[in-house]
Amino acid sequence: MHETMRVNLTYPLLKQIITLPKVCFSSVLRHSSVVTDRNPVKRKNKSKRKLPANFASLSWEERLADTVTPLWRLSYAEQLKWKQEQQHNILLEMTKQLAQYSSQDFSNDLRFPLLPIVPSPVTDGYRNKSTFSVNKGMDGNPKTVGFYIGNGKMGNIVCVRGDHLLNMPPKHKMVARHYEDFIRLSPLSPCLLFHDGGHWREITVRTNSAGHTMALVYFHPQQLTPEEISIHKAALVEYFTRGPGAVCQLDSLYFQESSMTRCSHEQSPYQLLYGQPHIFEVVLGFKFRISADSFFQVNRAAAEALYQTVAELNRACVGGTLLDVCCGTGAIGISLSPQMERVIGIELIEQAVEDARYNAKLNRVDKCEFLTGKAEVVLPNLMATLSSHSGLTAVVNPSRAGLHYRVVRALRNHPAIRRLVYISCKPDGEAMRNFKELCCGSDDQRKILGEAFRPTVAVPVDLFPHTPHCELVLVFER
Ligand SMILES: C[S@@+](CC[C@H](N)C(=O)[O-])C[C@H]1O[C@@H](n2cnc3c(N)ncnc32)[C@H](O)[C@@H]1O
Repeated sequence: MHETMRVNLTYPLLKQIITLPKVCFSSVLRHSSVVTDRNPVKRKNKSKRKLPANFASLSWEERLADTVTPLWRLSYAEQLKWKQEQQHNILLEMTKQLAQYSSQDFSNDLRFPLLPIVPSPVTDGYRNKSTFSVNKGMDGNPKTVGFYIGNGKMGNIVCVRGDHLLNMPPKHKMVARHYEDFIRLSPLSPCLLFHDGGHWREITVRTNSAGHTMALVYFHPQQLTPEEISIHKAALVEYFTRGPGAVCQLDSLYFQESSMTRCSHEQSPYQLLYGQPHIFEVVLGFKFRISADSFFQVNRAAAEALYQTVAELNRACVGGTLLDVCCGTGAIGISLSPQMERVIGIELIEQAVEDARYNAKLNRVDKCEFLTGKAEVVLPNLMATLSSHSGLTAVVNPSRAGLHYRVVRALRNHPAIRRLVYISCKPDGEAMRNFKELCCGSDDQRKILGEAFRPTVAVPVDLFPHTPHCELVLVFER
């Protein structure tokens, strides 16, 4: 199927992709409300979205591939070239913006090296986590499991199976197919739009390199009683243990009753219906426990390359204290721990912090501590307790929302931090605000008083082949 899709490419579109990357991809990416987010209704309906000229003539599978993995028509070498140029453009834009906000001399050219993009060791089927939606398929069947194109407000959602997507491993496809089969057999209706009722929602599939599989089924309880729900949970277990779904060999099956688009474990517990409570992964020789609610990089092999890159860039700070801000399961702090004297991780999600603490013990690392809470609340108090004279460095790896300015302020106002590594999967988004906060002149009103940072080196690392995304590792020093 992958080969067929590669061969079927329409040359003019390929040319567009190579010569007009920004225009082409922004339109391809914006036309749909798909894919990684959980809820169609929550997405904004941008009525002026532009569609690529030939979009309507493409098959649904091609439209989906163009939305989720828009670089799929390019060779991997071409993808890397394209991403390198994109990152260069983003950094040029950053440099321009910093020039407006800073008294430092930022010219219109990059004054620091942008190193060659680090490729992903694996390009196909690399995802270890996929979330599939339930919605109306191409044939109108409302119990179709895949990724949707269109949006709820416009009423033009079409859910397309993701079997042909190049970044999707076979096991994820298999579980999605069986979940579709299960909900089609179920008397309960699917929850397509939150206000329209229905029960069966997304399924998330997590796998690891040892071949273990965890599935998490999201379910809207609507008016059902706990007793009624338990009948459907039992049917789900039966299907995946003794029914046709047994072929998926799930190691864990979780169930979350969620009446909101996204609930944490604390808001609505992940109920283990059967199997192992956790999945484990090995990165750079360290073993990591990952709970249902915890973040883990979706491409294990490329995550190793990312953490190795960070370790290289952090070498100048060997021996001091490392702040791992937005630490998830502790992957960065623990993998960098051999070169540090002390590691302090901060993370919002409780399950992830429990994992991080467990992971430190599991790997016999006793110099790590992990704090639960919003970094903007935890870090300002923590900074006051850290000496101004000893070596202190920070690696920050926030989600797309970037860091709260109080986090940047706390880091910037601590004189011991001379070097900070910022990892961003969307450097042209909210992270750009943080770059300005790190590098701007003193701001009495916002109490940003510490010496300004400046970017000194950038390294893109490709964690997401076939998509336009990559991680940017950016070092700031002062
Ligand atoms: C991109 S992940 C990085 C995780 C980790 N560094 C890794 O490489 O696996 C971002 C993490 O930030 C956490 N997070 C989001 N907002 C936060 C906040 N305000 N304070 C602390 N952590 C936050 C998320 O729960 C998530 O685990």
